[in-house]
Amino acid sequence: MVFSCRCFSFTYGEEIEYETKIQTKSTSVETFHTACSDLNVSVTDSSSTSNFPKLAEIPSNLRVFTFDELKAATRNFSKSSKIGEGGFGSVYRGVVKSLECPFDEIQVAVKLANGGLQASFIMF
Ligand SMILES: Nc1ncnc2c1ncn2[C@@H]1O[C@H](COP(=O)(O)OP(=O)(O)OP(=O)(O)O)[C@@H](O)[C@H]1O
Repeated sequence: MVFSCRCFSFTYGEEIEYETKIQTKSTSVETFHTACSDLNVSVTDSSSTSNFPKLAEIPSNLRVFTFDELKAATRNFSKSSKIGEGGFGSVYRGVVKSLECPFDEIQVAVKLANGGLQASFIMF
């Protein structure tokens, strides 16, 4: 399986999103946006006064991961899954299921930001 990844991150309201390119076994290149929400109570708090709609509510090809999904994908951010260390946190190898084909597994890198879950995000 080959990955061709170009990633960036930015904040939109209280959430973080990325653009991802993944080349799968079928050699097709899939581009999708990923977003990480539900990171903690403050992010998903319905009493939030943000005027921005939640990413999951905007029509797009965004894929939203819960923190639990990222935890499971990285085996609870285990030491054996750790593949790097950046300025803002540790990066872990993970595996998520493809939505299009549940038998396909997609390797991902997940960054867990220093200082907690608020700024954690997936990289590709
Ligand atoms: N997609 C990836 N595939 C494989 N390893 C990766 C990937 N992304 C990051 N890493 C590993 O994690 C390390 C840290 O990456 P990261 O992107 O966090 O670096 P950084 O740009 O210094 O971070 P920051 O943005 O926090 O300053 C990299 O040097 C690399 O070893």
